[in-house]
Amino acid sequence: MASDTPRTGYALLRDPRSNKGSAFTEEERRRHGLEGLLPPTPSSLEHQVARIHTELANLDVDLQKYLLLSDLQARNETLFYAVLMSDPATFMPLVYTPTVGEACQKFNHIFRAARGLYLPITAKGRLKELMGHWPQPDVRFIVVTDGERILGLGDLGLGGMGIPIGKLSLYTACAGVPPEVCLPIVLDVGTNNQDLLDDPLYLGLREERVRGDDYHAFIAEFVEAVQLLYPKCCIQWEDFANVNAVPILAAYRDKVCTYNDDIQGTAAVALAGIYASLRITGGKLADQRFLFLGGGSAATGIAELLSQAMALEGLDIAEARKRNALFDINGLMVTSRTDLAEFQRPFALDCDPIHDFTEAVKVLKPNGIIGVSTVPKLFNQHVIEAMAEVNERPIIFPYSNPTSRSECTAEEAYRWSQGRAVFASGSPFPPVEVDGKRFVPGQGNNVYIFPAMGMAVYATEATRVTEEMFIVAARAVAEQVGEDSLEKGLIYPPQSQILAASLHVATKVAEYIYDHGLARVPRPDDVKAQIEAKAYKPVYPE
Ligand SMILES: NC(=O)C1=CN([C@@H]2O[C@H](COP(=O)(O)OP(=O)(O)OC[C@H]3O[C@@H](n4cnc5c(N)ncnc54)[C@H](OP(=O)(O)O)[C@@H]3O)[C@@H](O)[C@H]2O)C=CC1
Ligand SMILES: CC(=O)C(=O)O
Ligand SMILES: [Mg+2]
Repeated sequence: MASDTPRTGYALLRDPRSNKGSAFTEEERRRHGLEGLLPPTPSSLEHQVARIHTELANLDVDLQKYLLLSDLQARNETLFYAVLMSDPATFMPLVYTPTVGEACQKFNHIFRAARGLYLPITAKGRLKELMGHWPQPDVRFIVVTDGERILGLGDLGLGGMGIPIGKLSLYTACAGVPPEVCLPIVLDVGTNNQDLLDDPLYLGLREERVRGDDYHAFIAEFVEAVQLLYPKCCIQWEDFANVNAVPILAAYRDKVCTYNDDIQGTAAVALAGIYASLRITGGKLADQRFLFLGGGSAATGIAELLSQAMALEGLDIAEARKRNALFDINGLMVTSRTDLAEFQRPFALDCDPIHDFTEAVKVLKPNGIIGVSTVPKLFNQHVIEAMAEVNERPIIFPYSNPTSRSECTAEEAYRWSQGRAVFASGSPFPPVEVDGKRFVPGQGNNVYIFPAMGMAVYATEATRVTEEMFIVAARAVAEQVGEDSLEKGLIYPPQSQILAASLHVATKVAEYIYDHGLARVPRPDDVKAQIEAKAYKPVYPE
C-alpha cells in the first residue's frame, strides 16, 4: 500500500499512489533516479489507458480482466482510476457485480497483493493496535464485511474482502471520493462454509462463526477503535447476514457516522427506481402496492423506506407498511406466522396465509414486485404473466446479485409481459429486443447511492447518516432520468454518466446535511462547486 513518504528511484515505481510507470517524463526520470529503470520513450496517460484497453480486449474471461485491473490498482492507482473512469459502463461489471462475486468465491486461490485490513477475532483486545498498522492517518470511509452474506452467494468467509475493495473503488470512480481516505476491512469471525474450511488454500480462520456476545463485543471494539483512530470516519456495513446487520445498524446509527448499504443504500436505489417508474406507469407513490420476494435486510430496508416515502405523501405509516408485503421461503408474511423476526413484523398482513408467489400476486395485485431473495428464476413465466394481467405496466425489479442469482433476466421480463414490464435488475443486462422494440434495462443497484452518499459525507464531514438523506438521494437520482431514457425503458441515469449523476446526488445530500446541522465544516456559498472541487481526478500530479 502507498505511504505518504516521498519515494525516489526503484521504490517510486513500487508505490502505487505515486507511480506513473512509463508516463514519467524525461525530467522526472532524471530528478527521481529513474533513468534506465523504464523503457526510454515516455507515454502519456492517454496512451497508457489505451494500452490497458487493448490488453483487456485480448482477454476472454472476465475474472482474468478483474485480475488485470486488480494488479493495475496495486501498481499504478492513477492509471487504474483513469481506466475505470474512461468507460464506467464497461468496467463496473468487472470490478463490481457480477465479476466481483466470482472473485470472492475464488479469493483464496487468486490472492495477490494485500489491500486493506484483515482483522481476525483472535486479535480481540488488540484491534486498535492492528488498525494502527494502516499507513494513512486520515481515513474517512471504511467499508467493512464479515463475509457472511456476500451478494447472493452466501458465506464466503474472508473471501468477502473482494466486496469492500470493489465498493471503495467505486466510491472513487463513480463519485470522486479520494482513494487515500478509503479503507476496506474484513472482520474474520470464522466461517460456516464447509468447502472453505476443507480447502487447504483457505486464508481465513478455520473455525465456526462466532455468535452472540463475543461477536457483538468484537464489533463494539471495532467501532470504538475507528472512533479513536479516525474521528471523521464513516463506517459502511456491507454484506452481513441479517441476524447481525439489523442489530448492528440499530446499535450504532444514532451514535456514530454509519450506515448499512444493503439496508439503506438499496432502499434508496429502489425508491429512486420507483419514482422514475411512476412517470411511466402513472399514479402517486402512496397509492402503489409492492410485493417483495425475500424478507431479509434488503427487502425490509426497501419496504421501510418506501413506507416512509408514502407517509410523506400523507399515508399513515402503519398503513403504508401494509402496502409493502413480504414473501419468503415460508410464504406471505402474515400476522398469524410465528417465525417472523421483529424487523419483519411491521410488514405482516392480517390475511390468510399464501404459499405460492403467483397466487400472492393474483390476490394482492401489486403494482411492482421486487426480488431480493438470492434465488434465481423465481420470477418465472407464471409470475410475470400474473403481473402483466393485473397491471398495464408491471414494475419488475429482480434485484438479487450477482447475475446468476437474478430472479429473472431482462429478456424474460420483457418477453413474458409482451414488452410492458418496467424493468431494472441488481446486476447489468444488455439491451433486449422484443417484438421489434429495443429496451435498455437499468441497473437497480446501490451503486447509484453509496458513492454519492460517501462524497456528500466526505465534503461536509457529516456527523451522522440519517434516513432522510436516503430519501433526498433517491429523489436526486430519479430527477436525472430523462424522457429519452424512459422511452427506452431505462429508469436510472445511464452508467456512462455515473460520475456526473453521483456528483448531482452528492450535492443534494450535502445541501441537506448543511441545512440540518449535520456538517462539521461551514456551508460554502456554492455546494455544487465545493463537491466538484473536492472530487478526485485521475491525473498525474506534476
Ligand atoms: N441490487 C442491489 O443494490 C442489492 C441487491 N441485494 C441482493 O439482494 C439479495 C438479498 O440480500 P439480503 O436481503 O441482504 O439477504 P438476506 O439473507 O437478508 O435476505 C434474503 C431473503 O430471501 C429469503 N429467501 C431465501 N430463499 C427464498 C425463497 N426460495 N423464496 C423466497 N424467499 C427466500 C430469505 O429467507 P430466510 O432468511 O428464511 O432464508 C431472506 O428473507 C442478495 O442477492 C443481494 O445480492 C442486496 C443489496 C443491494
Ligand atoms: C449490491 C449489493 O450491495 C449486494 O448485492 O449486496
Ligand atoms: Mg451488499
